[in-house]
Amino acid sequence: MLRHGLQMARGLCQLLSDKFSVGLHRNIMKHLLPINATGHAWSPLRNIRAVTQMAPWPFSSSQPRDYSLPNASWSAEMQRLYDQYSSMCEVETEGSEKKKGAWRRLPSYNRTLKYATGGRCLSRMLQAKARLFTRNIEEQGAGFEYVVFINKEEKTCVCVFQAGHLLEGPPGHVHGGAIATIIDSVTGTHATYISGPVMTANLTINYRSPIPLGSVVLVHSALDKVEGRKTFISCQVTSSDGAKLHTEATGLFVSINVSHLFGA
Ligand SMILES: CCCCCCCCCCCC(=O)SCCNC(=O)CCNC(=O)[C@H](O)C(C)(C)COP(=O)(O)OP(=O)(O)OC[C@H]1O[C@@H](n2cnc3c(N)ncnc32)[C@H](O)[C@@H]1OP(=O)(O)O
Repeated sequence: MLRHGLQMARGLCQLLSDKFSVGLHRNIMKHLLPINATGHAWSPLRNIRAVTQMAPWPFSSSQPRDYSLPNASWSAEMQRLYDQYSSMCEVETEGSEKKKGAWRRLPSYNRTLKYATGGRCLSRMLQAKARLFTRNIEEQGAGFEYVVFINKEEKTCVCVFQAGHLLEGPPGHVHGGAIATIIDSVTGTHATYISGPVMTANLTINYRSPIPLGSVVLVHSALDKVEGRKTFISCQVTSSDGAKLHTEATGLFVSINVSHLFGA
């Protein structure tokens, strides 16, 4: 019991204090530790905080499956768009010197926590069967096939999304809830990139034209403004050539302390 408690505390510390591999959480500690009336950071984890500063949090070398990489289910159009955005991404060159590129592909796992150093034990103890909603269909191509790219200079985001046959709503077309899901995921990821840990407070969606099942669409996400804890994002889902507007949305994301996720 005590051993499990210590393991959990250590895993939690690493989770809360270090960076995601996608580099989203430079500011995580400031979000994590609320300041009380006396001006001191409050945290039940305060006493073990020093330990966490020793431990970097790269993903483990056990080669977790990155769901945003191409697979056999991808259509030629999906692959073409993946190649197009990948060609504009930063790349590691020889001597690990980075060639500058404005875009960055974000990896995507079905349970990020499981693949973080120190997170394996924690992932067993916290809702062990939990999986990311968009990444829990095993059959390739049946559900959400998508890859997210961030433009670090323009602070925009693009997702290439191929909707599989299990996402049907109206016959032959994508379910509105599935469209909302991909929009929430992309804009939520975008807001996290901008502001650190957030939760969706409001998502307003206008469905303009149906999305055929199996087609490839682009989800464009743009930062409107940041006001204190509030990050406002707008989003458009278009055909892959950009000619047809399928869906428009706006989202409000509120910054949270990670303790919010634990009921604090
Ligand atoms: C690596 C990454 C991979 C990530 C890959 C995965 C990405 C998936 C992303 C999925 C994201 C989700 O679906 S998240 C799940 C769905 N969302 C939720 O379950 C959230 C449930 N709601 C909440 O927990 C809470 O209401 C919060 C956290 C949103 C806000 O609560 P709070 O922290 O107490 O803040 P509160 O004081 O109420 O509000 C702060 C400010 O926001 C405003 N505000 C709050 N809610 C609203 C609202 N609905 N509409 C307008 N304004 C609002 C308030 O007026 C206030 O403005 P002012 O007075 O300061 O001006």
